[in-house]
Amino acid sequence: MKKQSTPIDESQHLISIKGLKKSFGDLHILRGIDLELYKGENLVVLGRSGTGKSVLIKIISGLLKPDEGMVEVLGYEVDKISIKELQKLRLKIGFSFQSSALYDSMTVKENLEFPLVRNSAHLTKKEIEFAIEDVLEGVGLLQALNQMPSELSGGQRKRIGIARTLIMRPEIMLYDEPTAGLDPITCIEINNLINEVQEKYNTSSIIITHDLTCAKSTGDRVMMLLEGRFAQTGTFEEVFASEDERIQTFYKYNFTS
Ligand SMILES: Nc1ncnc2c1ncn2[C@@H]1O[C@H](COP(=O)(O)OP(=O)(O)OP(=O)(O)O)[C@@H](O)[C@H]1O
Repeated sequence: MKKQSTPIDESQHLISIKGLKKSFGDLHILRGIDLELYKGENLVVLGRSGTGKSVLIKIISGLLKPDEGMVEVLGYEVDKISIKELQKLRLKIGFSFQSSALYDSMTVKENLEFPLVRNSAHLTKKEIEFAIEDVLEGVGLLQALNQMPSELSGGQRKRIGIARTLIMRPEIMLYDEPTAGLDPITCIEINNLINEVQEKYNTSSIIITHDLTCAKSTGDRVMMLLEGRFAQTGTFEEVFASEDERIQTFYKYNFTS
């Protein structure tokens, strides 16, 4: 079970979703989803491949429009605001993608400089340098400052990707399959990093994954997405104490395949 480190404030909702539905033609992917992200928590959305986890993240970030329901992020209904407001809102959200999305032709330092120079033009060169070193230290990779992404391991690239997101000091972090394609030891390191980020940067996060070890070690709360709806919500232990056969099967195959 995850060690509780930061206080979670259930009176503050950073994301609030009610009755969300999304279909693509005859494919009814999300069939009525309710979700609250509380201040300070790591919320894991668990589900098999193709259950609509990425669709959910895209709707939260305004990349896809819901068919029905309300999706409020930091007080804004994402499908009702202008593009300009949406762009401003996205600056408060950090995205950690499956691929680390680094620019291969830039050094680590240049990769980290890029979002700052583009979005925080008022910063001095010294302030930018300080921010870069601070965030690299935060992800334990200060020594990679002048390296190229191609010189880094998959786990290190993932860390730099997270650092590039953190440098904008987001209020919300969205992690899309943070441990996909990593070896078991690197997975543990990334899970620990997600918890360190929660503590150090005071972020509230949604982590979407089908990796039970990741869910168990990072989630303050876990929501199990099954056939377009949340079948169970609670701590990892509470969710898997369920007698729902679909949840038991998911558990069994995760740890025995
Ligand atoms: N823009 C789109 N147009 C049509 N179908 C889509 C679109 N986006 C997603 N889908 C479909 O929605 C379903 C859910 O996709 P999604 O990527 O959200 O799954 P997931 O749970 O994130 O799976 P994985 O773990 O494999 O990434 C899939 O069947 C996918 O083909």
